[in-house]
Amino acid sequence: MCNLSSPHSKMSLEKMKDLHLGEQDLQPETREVNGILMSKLMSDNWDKIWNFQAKPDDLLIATYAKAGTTWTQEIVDMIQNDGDVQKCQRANTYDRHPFIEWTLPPPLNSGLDLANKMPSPRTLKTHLPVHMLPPSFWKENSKIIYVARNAKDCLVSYYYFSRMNKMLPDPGTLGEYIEQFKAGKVLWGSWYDHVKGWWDVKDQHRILYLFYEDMKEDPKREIKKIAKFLEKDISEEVLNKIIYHTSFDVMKENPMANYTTLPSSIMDHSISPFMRKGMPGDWKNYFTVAQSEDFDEDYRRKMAGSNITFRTEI
Ligand SMILES: Nc1ncnc2c1ncn2[C@@H]1O[C@H](COP(=O)(O)O)[C@@H](OP(=O)(O)O)[C@H]1O
Ligand SMILES: O=[N+]([O-])c1ccc(OS(=O)(=O)O)cc1
Repeated sequence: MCNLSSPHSKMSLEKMKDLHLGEQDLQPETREVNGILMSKLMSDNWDKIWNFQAKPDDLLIATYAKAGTTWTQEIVDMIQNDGDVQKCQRANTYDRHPFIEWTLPPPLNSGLDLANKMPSPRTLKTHLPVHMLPPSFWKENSKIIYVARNAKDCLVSYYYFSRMNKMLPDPGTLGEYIEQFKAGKVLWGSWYDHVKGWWDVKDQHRILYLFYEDMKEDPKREIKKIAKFLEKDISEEVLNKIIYHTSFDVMKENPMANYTTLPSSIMDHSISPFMRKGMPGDWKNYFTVAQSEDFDEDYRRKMAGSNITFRTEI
């Protein structure tokens, strides 16, 4: 993991507090790139992101924000390390798996810096919609795991995350946020276009398309699917270890997976913990009946013509 050992080395994210940045420095100005809302820092860095050089042995974990990225990262890391928990504790989630488009003010490490420094084989993370993925991933035929989660749970999770993460725009009230989400005016754009866009290309590339609700319903089945996709044989014993180590309750207590090593000026877990509920159907505790009906009507319009189906509870 990166540290401050040399004056030229870039800093890891958890060192941000040492820069004495105030909240106003973190709360991002936003800007659209190809109609997709991004932080200004990401949009300024867009040419470099677009030209990122993927490699054939890269594995990319692609998701819409809050769809279960971190969970999938932990499962993948455990599979790749044959269930060795110690090895998976080597660094924070965000240093183990560079988040390619995530751009921070220098001297902090941006996702591209981390990715370019990382020896192969690399596992990378992105929230980019399919048409914005750097083309080298297609050219190099890198494997991609896409995870989708139902819109209402994604929305509630994203809302609480936007409240606690000072690097994301202030979401306002839940009612206001529902409108922003429906309009796709949140970072990384429209949930509807994201899940449909990746769904439409899944059979044309090496893409494993998974659902959060399936992972929750039967983690063993879904972990086996991931292992098969990664061409890894895992014993029943290792499989059970992975199920345990990547369960919500265990990950919630794992500082290398729960983002608690970041200063509270970045993520304030007292507002809402990163590992919040992990429960399909939790949206029912937040949407009013009227909000839900209105959301569903708009949803049907936006998803018409797609054969993708989601479960909003299990
Ligand atoms: N092991 C696990 N099992 C189930 N859900 C998990 C999980 N680890 C993280 N999550 C949930 O995944 C969401 C975060 O997604 P991401 O990693 O893409 O940002 C949060 O959802 P909630 O806010 O609904 O609890 C978080 O609690
Ligand atoms: O660690 N970060 O910089 C970070 C982590 C998560 C994140 O958002 S998320 O949608 O990927 O959870 C944004 C920034």
